[in-house]
Amino acid sequence: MNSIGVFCSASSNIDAIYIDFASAFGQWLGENKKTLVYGGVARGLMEVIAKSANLAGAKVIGVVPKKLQEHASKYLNEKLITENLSDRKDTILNRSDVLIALPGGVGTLDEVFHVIAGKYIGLHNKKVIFYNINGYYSNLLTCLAEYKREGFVGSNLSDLYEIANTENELKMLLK
Ligand SMILES: Nc1ncnc2c1ncn2[C@@H]1O[C@H](COP(=O)(O)O)[C@@H](O)[C@H]1O
Repeated sequence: MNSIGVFCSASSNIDAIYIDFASAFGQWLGENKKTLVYGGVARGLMEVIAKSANLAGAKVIGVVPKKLQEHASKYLNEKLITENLSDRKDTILNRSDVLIALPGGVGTLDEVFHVIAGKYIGLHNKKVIFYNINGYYSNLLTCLAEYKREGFVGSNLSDLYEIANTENELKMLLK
């Protein structure tokens, strides 16, 4: 898996633990000559991971809606301009071998559920990973297990997404 699609927070007003993990992951992407595919805007965790990945030698592809072009990161090796947020999600999906959700808010949730919903109906079969840094996604994952128990999710959850609770678990899933 060489092209790693990442969804993550546009906020900087977050605990340092999230910044440290995102930075370490970006560095690992660079050291392992991976390609990062992500939202491309110089904000929050997105900029943290793009900077560390770029400086460590990764190729960084930013997928930027045309309305946000002026906010594009300076750490991009390639910039793909999309019409809007919807085709941005499909572009990130199409250009990635695997999709990872780092901690984020409604934008990240929209993106990761877009790719999970696509997998649910068989539009793609790419690996989707929640990177559960600091247990950030634990409550959400508990909710999803409840929805499955109640019969609202037809597939096994493990067929839809995987969970990495540590950096090592994430690296194992990316092998
Ligand atoms: N202001 C934004 N600029 C670029 N990309 C954004 C922005 N807001 C959301 N996004 C996309 O959604 C997530 C981050 O959203 P959060 O609500 O902070 O989780 C990120 O992956 C962007 O692709």
